[in-house]
Order: sequence, then C-alpha cells, then structure tokens
Amino acid sequence: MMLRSIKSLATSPSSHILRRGYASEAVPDRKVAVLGAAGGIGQPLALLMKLNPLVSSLALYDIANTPGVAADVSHINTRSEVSGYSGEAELGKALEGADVVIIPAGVPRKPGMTRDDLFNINAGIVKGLCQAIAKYCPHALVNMISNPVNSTVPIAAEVFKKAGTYDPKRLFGVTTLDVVRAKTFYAGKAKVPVAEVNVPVVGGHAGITILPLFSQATPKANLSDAEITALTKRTQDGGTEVVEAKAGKGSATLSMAYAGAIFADACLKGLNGAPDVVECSYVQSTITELPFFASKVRLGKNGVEEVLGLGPLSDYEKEGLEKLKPELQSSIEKGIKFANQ
Ligand SMILES: NC(=O)C1=CN([C@@H]2O[C@H](COP(=O)(O)OP(=O)(O)OC[C@H]3O[C@@H](n4cnc5c(N)ncnc54)[C@H](O)[C@@H]3O)[C@@H](O)[C@H]2O)C=CC1
Ligand SMILES: O=C([O-])CC(=O)C(=O)O
Repeated sequence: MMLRSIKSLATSPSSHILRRGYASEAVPDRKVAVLGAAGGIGQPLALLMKLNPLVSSLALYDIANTPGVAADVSHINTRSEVSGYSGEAELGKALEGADVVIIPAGVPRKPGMTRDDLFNINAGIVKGLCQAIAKYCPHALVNMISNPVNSTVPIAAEVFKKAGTYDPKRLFGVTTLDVVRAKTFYAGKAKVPVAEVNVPVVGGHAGITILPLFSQATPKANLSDAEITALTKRTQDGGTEVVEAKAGKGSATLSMAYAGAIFADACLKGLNGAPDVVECSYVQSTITELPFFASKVRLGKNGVEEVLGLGPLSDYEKEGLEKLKPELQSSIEKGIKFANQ
C-alpha cells in the first residue's frame, strides 16, 4: 500500500541550498529512492533530497515508521512528490522507475566496534535490497552508504552480477563524508576559507583504508609533517570521534546526510548532462591492483564516466597507500565470499 503521495507546489530552484552553479533550463524528471529512510541518516537525507530541485519524485522506504517521515517531509513546498513505503511488500513500488537509489539501511556502530563488526547484520540487509534493485530498477545509480562500505559495495556487485544486471558505472560506495571531514579539518588547521578547500580522499571507508591526499589540498598551505600526520589520523578516525561522542546512540547521521545529499546531487547532475561533475567515490577500479577503490570519479549520463588517477603522492601518502591495501583487499574478498554463499 502506498502510504502517502502528495503533489507539492514547486518553488523556485534559485532559492535552493544545494544548487551549486548548475544552470538548468529544462530540468528532467528524476526519481530518487531512499532505503532506510526512517533512520538516523535516512530522515535528514530525506529532508535534503526534498530540498533538491533536480528531484521530481522522492520515494522513502523503510521496514517501519516510514508513514510519519513521508507525511512530514511531503509538506515542504518544493518540487518533488513524496511517497512513503513500509515493509518488504512495498519495496518494489518504492524502487520502480528510480534513477538513483540511496541506501542508508542497516545498523550503526557503538563505541568499541569497528565498521566490520556491522558486517554480520548489514551484509544480509544490503544483499536483500540489491536483489530488489536488480528486479525493479536495474538501471538506477546505487549510492551505498551502509557499512562496512568496503564490503557492502562488493556484495552489491556480486548480487547484480548474479542477476545479470551489473554495470560497474552505476555502483558507488559513498565516501563523501571522508572528503567533507578532510576539508573541514584542513581548513581549520591551514586557516583558509573552508568553502574554497578541496582535498581528494582515496582508498576505502574504514580506518587506515581512508587515505586523504593533503599533498594535493588546495588552497595550498605550509603544514608541517606532524600537522599532516595529525590531520590524516583525524580524518581516518572521524567516524569513531562521532561514535564516541554519541556514546552508544549511534554514529554520524547529520553530517552523513549532508554528504549523502552532496553525492546524490552530483549523480543527478551527471545524469542530466552537467559538465565536469567530479566527486570521490568507492567504485570498481583499475587504478591500483584492488578491484574496488575510492578515488576521484567523473560523473555523467551513464554514471561513472571516468575513474581518475591518484595524481602525485607524497612519500607519506605512498606509504599509507601500501599499508591500506591488505585490509581493503580482505574486506573486498569477505563481501564477495558472502554474496556467493
Ligand atoms: N558511508 C558512510 O560514510 C557512513 C555510513 N554509515 C552507515 O549507515 C548505516 C545507517 O546508519 P544510521 O542511519 O545511523 O542507522 P539507524 O539505525 O538510525 O537507521 C537505519 C535504518 O535502516 C532501517 N533498516 C533496517 N533494515 C532494513 C531493510 N532491510 N530495509 C530497509 N531499511 C532497513 C532501520 O529500520 C532504520 O530505520 C549504518 O550501517 C552506518 O554504519 C553511517 C555514517 C557514515
Ligand atoms: O563511523 C561509523 O561507524 C560511521 C561512518 O562510517 C562514518 O561516520 O564515517
């Protein structure tokens, strides 16, 4: 049963907070589905996607509590029509016709846990959701937020391969929060305006597999080796910093919703043919020997247009790159093995 479907009055895109200099004459219809929409990330992400003028239809799915979230968000007077779907029987309807599917479904960490400790529960959740995506919207761009991202993306790839729908251009691990953190921490240390900062973050999305490339950060700043080491460590431990501060009440939700909205917006811009849309993401890759790797990616009408290379690395970053490979490789293998059991 569709719980709610409300046509809202469109507001001027010019008032939109996520609009970042993209001149759109005729904005095509785009459906975005959020799976896990009633959760800590799902709710603020639903809000931010409702504010995005590139979205014409917003489908909010969760196993429970979606009606309230959908009713609430649907009253906002922006372009998209909001529908809420609750329980597995409604998953197909939530997904049908989706251009972008964002997945923040699954359990978050508590203090003392690693992201990999979430594998046992979240791997099964992600597998089930991806089987439904293969059936109901096989051409959608999939934005995987559920942890451990280093393994859930390979799981999704295997599920899609089995279904015969796998297109590596359309599957993304969302690592945008690592970039958001690296930018914020760098701006604070380098004393440069945060809005001007760019820092690529490569590798994966857990501990030392998160490798910020501060040697490529702009605007340039003369930071000492000790400062770069501290910034790198803080970026790698950013998730844990929030988990500990929340003291058992979950992990990053608001900053993740922001990051997820930035990445989904980039996917939509790419689909709509906007030029030069580049974000870091964990994708199928050949830039290292690992089959999945996060790096800068150019987004286009079919999803990944180009996986960009790493660029010049400092010795410290080269060392970090070699150190992260065994852990990332084993997380990838764990995901592949699970999906093929
Ligand atoms: N990629 C990243 O950078 C980040 C990833 N995360 C991850 O995102 C995930 C979600 O985190 P939170 O929103 O804080 O958790 P949460 O527990 O607040 O919300 C998760 C939601 O998923 C729903 N859910 C569970 N099974 C489902 C299923 N089969 N289908 C649809 N929905 C289902 C739950 O009902 C709940 O509403 C966690 O795995 C967390 O580790 C969190 C922060 C950053
Ligand atoms: O740390 C966690 O468990 C959630 C996450 O992935 C992040 O905040 O980067």
